Amino acid sequence: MKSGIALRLRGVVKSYGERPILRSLSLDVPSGQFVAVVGRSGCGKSTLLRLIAGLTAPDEGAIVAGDHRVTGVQPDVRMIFQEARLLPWNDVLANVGFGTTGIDARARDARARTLLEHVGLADRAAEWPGRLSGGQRQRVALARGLMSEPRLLLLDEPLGALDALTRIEMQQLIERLWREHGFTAVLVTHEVQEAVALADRVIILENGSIAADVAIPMPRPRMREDGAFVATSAALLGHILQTRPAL
Ligand SMILES: Nc1ncnc2c1ncn2[C@@H]1O[C@H](COP(=O)(O)OP(=O)(O)OP(=O)(O)O)[C@@H](O)[C@H]1O
Repeated sequence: MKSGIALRLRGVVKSYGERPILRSLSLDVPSGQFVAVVGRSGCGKSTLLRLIAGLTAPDEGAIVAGDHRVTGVQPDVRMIFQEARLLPWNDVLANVGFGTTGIDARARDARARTLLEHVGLADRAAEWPGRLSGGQRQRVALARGLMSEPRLLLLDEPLGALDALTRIEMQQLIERLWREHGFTAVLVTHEVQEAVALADRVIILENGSIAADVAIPMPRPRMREDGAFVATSAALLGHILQTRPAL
């Protein structure tokens, strides 16, 4: 198993036109840590992830993932989106293996099957994506995201479109994959309970700056009905409500 890589942001500035989105943001994420990013709509969460993924470039500052300065998309870093983005004309197995380079077809399919087992979909390898539920499609997206053995996984509200029960089951799956695969994780979520369930540490963004950086030292697995869980979630939500709305 490869281990996660550390992430370092220094003085990252990003604007769209005249509008500042991120303002001199600095952040250190140690190897293997699970970080959640929360904050009001429009505060810059997705922009932050896109910068880390190398999908867009900062105006100023530096982003370093492992030993490399991020200047574009790299195989060590993968991103999972709210929509699974599967190819409808490929079956599940081909979707998981899609875009994998550097290994022959047999090894690619074997790895894809292993990952489908990890996400509980081994028996759906020959299925068309259109016949899967939303939660199953996100499982396929997770398996595909793990094909290149990423050492940093970026999750942009991956469970936002799922019902509450599926969402909790998927959180448990993500936690297990994180433990077993050992990647560093940065999760953007609108749900404070999701952040508390999964993260070692929660960053609250306010208008493109870090308003709070909160350690979540609770033992795992975390139970939502525990007093500490409820109190931590309420405190985080209270903190977010105190932040200013995005400009
Ligand atoms: N490509 C773009 N061009 C112009 N403006 C953009 C672009 N992408 C994002 N923005 C703007 O940047 C701001 C931050 O957007 P971002 O998606 O990062 O916020 P967010 O915190 O993820 O929001 P939400 O929680 O609603 O998803 C918003 O005002 C948005 O309109």
